[in-house]
Amino acid sequence: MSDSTAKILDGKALSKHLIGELKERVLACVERGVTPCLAVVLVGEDPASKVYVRSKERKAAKAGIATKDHRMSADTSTETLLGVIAELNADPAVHGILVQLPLPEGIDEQRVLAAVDPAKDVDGFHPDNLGLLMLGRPRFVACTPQGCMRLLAESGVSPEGKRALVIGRSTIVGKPVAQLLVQANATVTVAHSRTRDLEAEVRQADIVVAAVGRPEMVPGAWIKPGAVVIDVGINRLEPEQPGAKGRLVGDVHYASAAEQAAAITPVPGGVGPMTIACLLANVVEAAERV
Ligand SMILES: Nc1nc(=O)c2c([nH]1)NC[C@@H]1CN(c3ccc(C(=O)N[C@@H](CCC(=O)O)C(=O)O)cc3)C=[N+]21
Ligand SMILES: [Mg+2]
Repeated sequence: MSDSTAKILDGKALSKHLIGELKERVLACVERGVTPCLAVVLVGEDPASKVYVRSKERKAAKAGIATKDHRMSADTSTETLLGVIAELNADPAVHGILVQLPLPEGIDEQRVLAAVDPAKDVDGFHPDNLGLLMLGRPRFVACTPQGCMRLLAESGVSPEGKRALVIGRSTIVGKPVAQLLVQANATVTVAHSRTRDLEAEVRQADIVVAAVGRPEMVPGAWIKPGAVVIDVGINRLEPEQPGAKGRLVGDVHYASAAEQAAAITPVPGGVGPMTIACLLANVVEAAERV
């Protein structure tokens, strides 16, 4: 029962719409003398991180959100980084703080994330914010999980009573998105590298959220007809010609999955842009609370 009529969940279009909607809220803040401002801390030279940071700054500008860059060398110590975060915590002009992950080897990531003022933690990675999510009283919810839920809502399929499979158990995507799905009354399974029979899990799932970071690891043939597929993976394949740019693919084989699914997110243009839109929404929310 495959008819290749999957609805494409267009994260690029939806994110543009959401960012457009933020403009009014930003203006209302500005009228009160508060310009929403996101501080971005980028340590080291990870090329993917640089691309992401640039894209986020462009979109922030579109919404009227100010950004403040802190680039630091890869050999920065945990103590130095903690000092910068203390300054940003104390700066009343800064409403949101994003510490770009991954941090270079040798920096104590947990200590750094816990040092961010929870009221400025627009990534939702602080233990307080993760705890509030677990309690069902979320304050800042991590941006990629939020983006996944918005795209799922776009599918028109209610999670209530459905079998949802989350592939991946990271703190920044897998665990929080599983929690959001539970709170939306789905029956949730979390699969990971030690899962014995992933295919059997995928075949049962009405909703698949793939967040492992392995190119096209889920073949379309595994997808249950009529399922909703949310693909978080953004994997760059090796370029076919030297010097060329490799193609971006998700964790799911898109073309074959689109033949089974009722709705699917593309890569690029799916979850990625939504992550940025949700980040900016969190910054505006933080500024509105001032
Ligand atoms: N503290 C922190 N918070 C993050 O949210 C965070 C992070 N660290 N570290 C890195 C990951 C990755 N991430 C992306 C967001 C958008 C796109 C995105 O918009 N991607 C485009 C394609 C971009 C391209 O062409 O390379 C798309 O999917 O259409 C990608 C990746 C946020 N992350
Ligand atoms: Mg179909």
